Amino acid sequence: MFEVCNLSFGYENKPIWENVNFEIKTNQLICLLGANGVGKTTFLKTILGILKPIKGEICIDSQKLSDIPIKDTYKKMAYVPQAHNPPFSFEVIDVVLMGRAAYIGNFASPTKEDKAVALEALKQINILHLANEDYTKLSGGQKQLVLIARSLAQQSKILIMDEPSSSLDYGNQIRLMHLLKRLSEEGKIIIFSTHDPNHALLYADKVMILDKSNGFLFGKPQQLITNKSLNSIYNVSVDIHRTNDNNRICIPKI
Ligand SMILES: Nc1ncnc2c1ncn2[C@@H]1O[C@H](COP(=O)(O)OP(=O)(O)OP(=O)(O)O)[C@@H](O)[C@H]1O
Repeated sequence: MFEVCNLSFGYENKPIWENVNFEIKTNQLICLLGANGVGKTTFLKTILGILKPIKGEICIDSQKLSDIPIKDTYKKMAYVPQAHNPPFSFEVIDVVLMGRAAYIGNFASPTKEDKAVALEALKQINILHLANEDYTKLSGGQKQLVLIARSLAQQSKILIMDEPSSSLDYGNQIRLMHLLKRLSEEGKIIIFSTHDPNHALLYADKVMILDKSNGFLFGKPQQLITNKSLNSIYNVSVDIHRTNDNNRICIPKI
């Protein structure tokens, strides 16, 4: 279980958001929406423990995140950051193996099993052919796929992903959404941010919204994603349509 109580977060003790509460009891795919600069990355970094909360608690399986040793945190939660520019050239397989760090002893090398897990993660994302390429020379979308593979290699129950599809082509976006849906059905809690409300409407079990006018909202996409709420978040007019197979999608009004 993943629980956040009375959370205030921001920088230098100045909160961007206050009194955020939610509880995720089981495996679910959760989509985080909000306008540019509203605080999504700050929120994700805070619930990961990368940024210290100004107030409040984050708990995993009833244990405070602040009490969990850092290595154990990496076994429980994996992170796909927005941008990643390492100072040195690494082969793609080595970047993915970094996801195994929590399982490898301080002065030990990755085992055969770690390498097998890393290769399997690359295969799941359809980029096994990039295994021995220089990570720093990949395209933006290819780097994003490698970071997703690294997070899968971490084999954690909770996956936190900051705009994981922002640089992906249309096909890779859809394949990623299908993969996230399947992984959540198989037991993971996945929270991912996106700027496409259709990702929430088509794939998510729940949606989190950071909206300066209406506060922090957490609930079912069918209830929270409406013409009115999208107008409030993004200040644009959209229509929500029902498709033949009974999905809802939003289309901008032209
Ligand atoms: N290190 C920092 N120190 C102080 N303020 C910061 C820092 N990083 C971000 N901010 C500010 O915090 C606010 C929220 O930024 P954040 O990156 O969390 O937004 P976001 O919702 O993820 O935006 P986007 O959709 O554009 O990625 C912004 O006003 C930003 O300027």
